[in-house]
Formats: sequence, structure tokens, C-alpha cells
Amino acid sequence: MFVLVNLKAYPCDPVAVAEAAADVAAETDTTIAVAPQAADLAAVAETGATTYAQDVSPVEHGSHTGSTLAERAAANGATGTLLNHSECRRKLADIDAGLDAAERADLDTVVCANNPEQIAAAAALGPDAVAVEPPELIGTGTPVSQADPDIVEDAVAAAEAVDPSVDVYCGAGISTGDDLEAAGDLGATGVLLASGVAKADDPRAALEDLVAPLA
Ligand SMILES: O=C[C@H](O)COP(=O)(O)O
Repeated sequence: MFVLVNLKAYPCDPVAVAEAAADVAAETDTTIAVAPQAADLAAVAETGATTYAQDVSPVEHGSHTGSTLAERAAANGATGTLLNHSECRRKLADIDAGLDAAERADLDTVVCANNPEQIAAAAALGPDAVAVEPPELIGTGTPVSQADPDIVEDAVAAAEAVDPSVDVYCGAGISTGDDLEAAGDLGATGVLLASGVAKADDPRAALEDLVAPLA
């Protein structure tokens, strides 16, 4: 299972979380990627943790104030990026252009979507992975695998029908090893989570619990 920890704009120490992620990943032979604020990409990458951007802009070099250029994310250690997170919505054309930008910079891509229909549309654009996240469950601590297992299974089927090479992850409310195991049982090959680690009193312990089933 691939684990992607999105730090969003939570007031955690991104380097401490990344160090824990790198250690726990090595101990369990799991990939645990950390997606910090753009300003923290280099510091996180220096820990050796797999580093993702939270978004890259659908632009090339040019007059794009406030953008996150894929090439600069990669130059600062990112090896992948989220696109179209529920809290950073993009139009379909901009997701497509974001994927082009990521490809130019050789970044792996995870396109988020609310439901299986959007997952199918996202998969048609050819990302490496899609992640289904019901917005109403984000940050609640109620795992999608428990609250809405059908949406995960339907997302897996929807992506498979469009492009079987696209991995399908799920997110929202994931925080424990049981949640991760349940996601795998529903057909997901990865999980996307945030508050369960970024808001934990002990992020290292939270990560250890999360990946315990994989040890
Ligand atoms: O990017 C992560 C997702 O929005 C899930 O957030 P959460 O784990 O806090 O529910």
C-alpha cells in the first residue's frame, strides 16, 4: 500500500513528520510520501522522505504570480504531486494542464476526486493514480472505508473500466492500521490522509499504527 500524508496548512513540524515517515517507511518497506507546504518541499526532501507537492499549477514558465511551477517543485525535491484536492479544486482543463506540467517535471501524479464519476473522468486524463475522497468525511476521523465502503469499491471499478493501469487510492478520515487494511480490502492500493498524522500528538506513533498491518 502507498501512503500519502498531506500536511495541508496544519501547524505541525513538517521536518519532524518527514523524518518519522522516512524511518517508519524503511522499517516496514512501505512508501510513505509526505506533502508539505510548497515552502517546505526542500526541507522535507532533505530528510529522505518521499516528497509530494500539494498541487502544481497548470502553467509553464512565464508571468504566473502565485503559481507553484512543477519544475521548481521537482528541483526542490518533490517526486510527485497531488492535483485537484477537494480543498484546491481545478477545472478539468486545468487538471489536464497540471498533468502536462507534472509530466514535464517528471513528477508522479495523484488526482483527487469526490466520487466514482469524477474518478472515471480523472482516470481518462492518464494520471499515475486517482484518489477518491468524499468531502463530507475529510477531517472527521470517520474513515471512508467504514462510512462509505461502496464509494471506494465503485471508484476502483470506475477507474478500472477507463484505464486499468491507474492506481486507486482512498482518503478521508483514515488514521489507523484497521482503516488502511479496510481500504486494501475494498480494492484501494493506497491511502491519502492528513489530520490523523498532522494533528496527532505523536505523529511517529500515528504512522507506526497506520502501517502496522504491513509490517
Ligand atoms: O488530503 C487528505 C485528505 O483530505 C484527508 O484528510 P483527513 O485525513 O484529515 O480526513
